[in-house]
Amino acid sequence: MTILYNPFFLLFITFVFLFLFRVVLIKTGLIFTVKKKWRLFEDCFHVYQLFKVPKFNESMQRNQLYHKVFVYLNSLTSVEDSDFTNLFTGKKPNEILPRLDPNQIIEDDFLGAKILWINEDNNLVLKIRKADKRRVLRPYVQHIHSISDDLDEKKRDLKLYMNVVGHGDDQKGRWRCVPFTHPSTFETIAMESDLKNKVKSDLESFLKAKQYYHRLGRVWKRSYLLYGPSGTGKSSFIAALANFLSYDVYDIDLSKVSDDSDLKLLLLQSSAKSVIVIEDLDRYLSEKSTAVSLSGILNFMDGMLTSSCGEERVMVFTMNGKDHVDQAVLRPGRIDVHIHFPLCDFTAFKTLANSYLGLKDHKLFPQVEEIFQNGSSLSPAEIGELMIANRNSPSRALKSVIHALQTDGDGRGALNIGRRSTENGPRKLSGEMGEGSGVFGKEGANAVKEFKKLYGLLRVKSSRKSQSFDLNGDQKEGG
Ligand SMILES: Nc1ncnc2c1ncn2[C@@H]1O[C@H](COP(=O)(O)OP(=O)(O)OP(=O)(O)O)[C@@H](O)[C@H]1O
Ligand SMILES: [Mg+2]
Repeated sequence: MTILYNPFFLLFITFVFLFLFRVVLIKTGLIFTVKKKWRLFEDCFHVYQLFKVPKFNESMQRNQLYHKVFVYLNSLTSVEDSDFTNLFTGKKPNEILPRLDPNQIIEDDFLGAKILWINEDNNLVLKIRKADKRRVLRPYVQHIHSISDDLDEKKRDLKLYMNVVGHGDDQKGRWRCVPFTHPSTFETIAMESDLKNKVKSDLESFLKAKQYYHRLGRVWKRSYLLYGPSGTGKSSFIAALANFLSYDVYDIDLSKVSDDSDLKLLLLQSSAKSVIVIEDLDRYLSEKSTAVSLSGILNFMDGMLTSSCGEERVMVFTMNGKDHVDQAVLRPGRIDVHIHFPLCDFTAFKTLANSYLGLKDHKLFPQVEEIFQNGSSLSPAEIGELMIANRNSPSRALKSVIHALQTDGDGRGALNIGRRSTENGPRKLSGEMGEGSGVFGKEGANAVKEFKKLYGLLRVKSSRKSQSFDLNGDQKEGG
C-alpha cells in the first residue's frame, strides 16, 4: 500500500490519466466542445470590437472590400475546419471547393491576434479584441488585399452575369451569374486581320489609359457599337473581347429592366473590369419594347454614375443596322468605336474554311471566289453551319456552300440585305446537310428575289465594304 503514497507513482498515474483523457477528447471529438467552451470563457475577460463590411455601399454600389474579404476567407483552411460549410465542385476533376455559408463563423490568426469573421446576409463582420485592434487591423486589411489580389489574378474564372426581374423593393442582387466559358477568341473570328489588330491595340491602349482618362475628368470606359446582319459574329466578338481582356460579362436584357433608375442600379451593381453588353439595342429603341426611356439609355451609356469609382468598363452595344437609330445614341463619346460586321466575303470564307475544315486551298476555291465576286453572300454563321455539317468531306462542304450561295445567297452580299433574322424570318437550315445539298429554307431566298425585283437586279460587284473601324477621335486619347 505504501506504493500509493510514492510521489513518483502518483506523478506517473496523473500522466497516464491526462494522456488517456486527451486521447478520449481527441478521439471522440470532445476536444472541439472543450475549445469552444474555453473560448466563451476567455471572451468574458476581453472587450471585442466589431467591424461590418457590407456588400453594397449606401448608394448601392458593390463594396470592393467585401469581395476581397470573401475571396480571402474562402481561401483559408479554417473554412474547411469550421462546423459547417458549403462544398462545390471545382474546375479540375475531383476538385472540391469549400465556400462560406451564411452565418458561418471563420477563425483567423494574424500577428498573434485571433480574428473572427461572421458571414451575415450581405455583410461580413470582423470581430477583433480591442486590445489587438490598433496593432493589427490596418496591416490585416492590407494583408487581405494582397492575398485576394493574388488569388484573383491566379484563378480568374470569368463570369457571365444576367439581369433578372426584380421583386418588390428588393432590388439587391439583381444579377445572376454563371461561369463564362465561351471559347471564342479573336483568332477564331473571321474578320480582317488589320481590323482585328486595330481592335486589340485599341483595347490595350484603353487598359493603360487610366491616368489619362482621370486627368481629363472622364469616366474610364470605352464603348463599342457592333452592327451588321444576323449571324455575322457580333456576339462571338463580344465573347472574344471578354476573353482577351479577362473581363466578366454583364449582359443586360432591357426587357427585364423596369425603368431608368433600375438600369442605373444594374450599372452600379456591376463590378470593375467588366464588359457591359446590350444586344439588339436598335430593336429595343424602334419597337419601344423596354420600359427604359431614350434618355435613360443615354445616361447609362455615359456611365455617369460609375465616374466616382473610376473603374474600367467596356460597353458593347449590338445592332443590326444603325440607320434608324437616334444620332444622340451614336455620338462620339457615347460610342467610341463603330465596327461593321458584314456578310461573308471570299477572305472571310477562306478563314472559315481553314478553321472549320482545315483547308488552306482547294480546287473549288476559284469557283467560290467567282460567286462572291458576283455579289452573292451568306452570313458566316450560315456558311459555318454548312461546313460543320459536312466536316468529314471538305469537297462536299464546299459544294454545299456553293449551292447555298447560288440559291439562298444570291445577291445578298451586293445588296446587303437580310439585315436581321427578324426582317426576313430566321434563315433556318433545312433539308439534308450531306451530299452537297445544304439546302436553305426558301423564306430568305424569296425575300432576296423580291428585293431584286424592286431594285431592278442591281448588282454591285463586291462594293460592300468589309468591317469598318471608325474611331471617333477618342482613340487618340486611349494611347
Ligand atoms: N465572323 C465570324 N467568324 C467566325 N464564326 C462566326 C462569325 N460570324 C458568325 N460566326 C459563327 O456563327 C454563329 C453565330 O454567330 P453570332 O451569334 O456571333 O452572330 P450575331 O452577329 O451575334 O448574330 P445575331 O445578330 O443573330 O445575334 C456562331 O456560332 C459563330 O461561331
Ligand atoms: Mg448575337
